[in-house]
Amino acid sequence: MTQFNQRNISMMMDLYEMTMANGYFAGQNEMKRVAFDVFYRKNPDNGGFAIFAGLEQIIEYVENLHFDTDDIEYFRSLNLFSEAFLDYLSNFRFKGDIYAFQEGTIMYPNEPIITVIAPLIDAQLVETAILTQINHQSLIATKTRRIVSAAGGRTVSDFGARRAHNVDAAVYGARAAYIGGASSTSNVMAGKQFGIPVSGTMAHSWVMFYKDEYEAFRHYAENYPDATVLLVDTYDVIHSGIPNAIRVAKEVLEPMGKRLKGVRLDSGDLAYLSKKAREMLDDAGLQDCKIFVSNSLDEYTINSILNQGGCIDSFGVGERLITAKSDSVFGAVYKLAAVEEDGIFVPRIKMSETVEKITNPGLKKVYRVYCKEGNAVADLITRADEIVDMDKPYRYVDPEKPWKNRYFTNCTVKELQQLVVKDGKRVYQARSLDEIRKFVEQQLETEIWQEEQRFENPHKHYLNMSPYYYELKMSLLHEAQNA
Ligand SMILES: Nc1ncnc2c1ncn2[C@@H]1O[C@H](COP(=O)(O)OP(=O)(O)OP(=O)(O)O)[C@@H](O)[C@H]1O
Ligand SMILES: O=P(O)(O)OC[C@H]1O[C@H](OP(=O)(O)OP(=O)(O)O)[C@H](O)[C@@H]1O
Ligand SMILES: O=C(O)c1cccnc1
Repeated sequence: MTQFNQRNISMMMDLYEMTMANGYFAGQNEMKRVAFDVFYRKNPDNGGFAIFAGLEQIIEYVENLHFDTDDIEYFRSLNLFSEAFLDYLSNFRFKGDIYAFQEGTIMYPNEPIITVIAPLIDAQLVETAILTQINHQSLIATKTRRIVSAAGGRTVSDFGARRAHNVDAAVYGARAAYIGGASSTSNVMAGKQFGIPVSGTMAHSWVMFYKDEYEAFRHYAENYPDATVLLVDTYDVIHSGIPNAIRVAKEVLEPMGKRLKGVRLDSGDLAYLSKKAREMLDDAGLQDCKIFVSNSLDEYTINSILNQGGCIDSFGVGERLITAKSDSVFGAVYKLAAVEEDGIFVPRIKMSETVEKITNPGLKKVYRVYCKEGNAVADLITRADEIVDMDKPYRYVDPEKPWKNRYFTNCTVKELQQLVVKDGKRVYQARSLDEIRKFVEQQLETEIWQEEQRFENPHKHYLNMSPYYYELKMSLLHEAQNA
């Protein structure tokens, strides 16, 4: 049995990782340790937060990272690399350490969500594969959360497989959608691979295959009397689809002692049609028959349809979820933060004309700061060797208003990164997808301000700095300016 995740993706990198690695090897720098941070700059859709997803695939990838004979042959054919380097690559395994947020953590721009501390070549080679996983799954998890939150407690099923940007996007997208709060997926490959609940109704082809709609519905109900959800919009929802569904409920299911589970609407004005359908079903004594809707939905259309009084129990969401259509680039980056010199990690900073693009240098720690009611009031970056003592008022710097004298009082902190890979091996107990999904839910319900969760102008989560860390960043900025 071939599992979806058992492909070797070690070659998933950009050529420049390899040319740099070959150059580092030639300069005998390959064993020098460095630290790279992964962070992103902007929440999708101008939202107030994002969801960290894809960690499990990164751990699988680095543990398996190696180059087969045919990979080496291919590299040789490019005429770019020395034989000594190719020989080194043939025995290569990732030897570094990785620190990361727990999968499912609510995260914010500019904080290091993953830090790779590894020999230079190891750290450089993993850049692209790490970013691909994080950018994709975090994007889809975050988008799904927005859709789920617009659905206001009604279930959302991922219907995206057919519109995804190919197979990986469909399967890992389904995983991310489940983390983000989708209740199920229609994608059975993702169901099998990750244990995600699968669900589905029927296609228009089923209804069109039979000579009339009633016959199509009847055959379906006879085959699936416990799970009959009928697609009622092939011909005319009000005059044909719903009346035929009611007939099947009465003539086929009720004699079997069964109830009609649901109807699905997939076109037209979904608010109007769902209200009409609800009335007709209720009048026929089918109050328990659920109304499913689909058709190019997203958080905005769902919001609007519900505001119009749409009577809907469940949403099937495909293309706009699986492609994160409204804002389809997550934009996480991988930046060098420090280089080890004589046993000490010396910070590096990347300058930019745009303030947001100036990196946060050095080895550091990130904390989430909680007030006594349990809400996450801010995140805090410190140097790695600092101790954060919240037993007394803790002075911090808001980098956007550094002149203000600010303190956290009566707060607690949780360190956000933990060691997940040590010397190339997993040291982190994999969490089940259900645990990750519940973790997302729990943070949003109990820790993250509602003000950060609204769609319009959400509150911006503070990313503060310890005075000691702020001082380090400023001194590096001054040095870089005078260089
Ligand atoms: N009441 C509503 N308010 C806001 N948006 C809606 C409402 N009803 C449907 N929509 C959305 O409007 C869009 C309508 O899509 P489209 O133009 O394809 O119409 P259609 O009725 O589905 O036509 P077709 O039969 O060709 O599929 C979809 O994105 C759908 O989710
Ligand atoms: O619109 P989305 O959010 O992507 O949701 C998935 C769509 O896929 C199906 O349509 P399709 O026309 O592919 O097949 P069908 O004949 O089963 O309707 C389904 O009916 C939805 O409209
Ligand atoms: O099960 C469904 O209704 C379904 C699945 C995929 C795409 N559209 C609809």
